[in-house]
Amino acid sequence: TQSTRPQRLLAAVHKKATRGNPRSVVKAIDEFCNQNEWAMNVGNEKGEILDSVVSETNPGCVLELGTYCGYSTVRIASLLPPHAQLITLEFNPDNAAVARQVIAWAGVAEKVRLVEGESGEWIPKMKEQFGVKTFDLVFLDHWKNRYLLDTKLMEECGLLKKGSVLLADNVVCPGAPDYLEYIRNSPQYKSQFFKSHLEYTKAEDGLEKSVFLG
Ligand SMILES: O=C(NCCCOCn1ccc2cnccc21)c1cc(-c2ccc(F)cc2)cc(O)c1O
Ligand SMILES: [Mg+2]
Repeated sequence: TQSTRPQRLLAAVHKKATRGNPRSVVKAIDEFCNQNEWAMNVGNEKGEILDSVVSETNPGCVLELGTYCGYSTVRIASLLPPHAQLITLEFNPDNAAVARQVIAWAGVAEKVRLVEGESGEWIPKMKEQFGVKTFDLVFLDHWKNRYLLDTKLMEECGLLKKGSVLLADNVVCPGAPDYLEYIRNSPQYKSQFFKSHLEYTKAEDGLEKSVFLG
């Protein structure tokens, strides 16, 4: 039977990356996507911006919406302080299965909780199911038409506190216009746009970093 792109990406990780070395996993995926097949990982250019935001936030509790194959999960987890936790949500079970193996190969599994399901269902359960108080950092990388809905849902569920950071991928391509409109005009957020490019291409894209002011 025919393999899927995530399965071919995982094969490249097993072949080229060193078990327990997150940076080698990130490098292997970027090489695969540059040389073999495009895939919707955040990529290295936007990934370096992600790394700098994670490092400066020094988060104890992170939520990632949109695991895909675990590329950004591994980037984030490899920068977390000891005992910090990353909860990552993936809707597609086949992608989740690949992501679990990428995360394990990178050696960051003990920092990561991968949950299979939809943001609208799981965000309201974060406190009761996982003992989350608030998120210090949220990386939005799932359905672009759910960025705004889920941000409002996180506000309503009391999952954001003064200083919580939202970092949204793809605010130019594919774009999240309603999210940008809301977050840039809301007095409750201080936003900053990081211009970049769509992963593995020359197309314009960027990340929007927004600090919740409480
Ligand atoms: O679509 C994208 N990502 C989202 C995947 C589904 O996510 C579904 N999903 C994952 C958790 C989750 C939780 N709740 C609901 C849905 C949930 C996405 C797309 C592109 C892209 C850019 C140009 C193109 F020509 C084609 C594609 C680039 C990206 O960087 C992306 O991130
Ligand atoms: Mg993305």
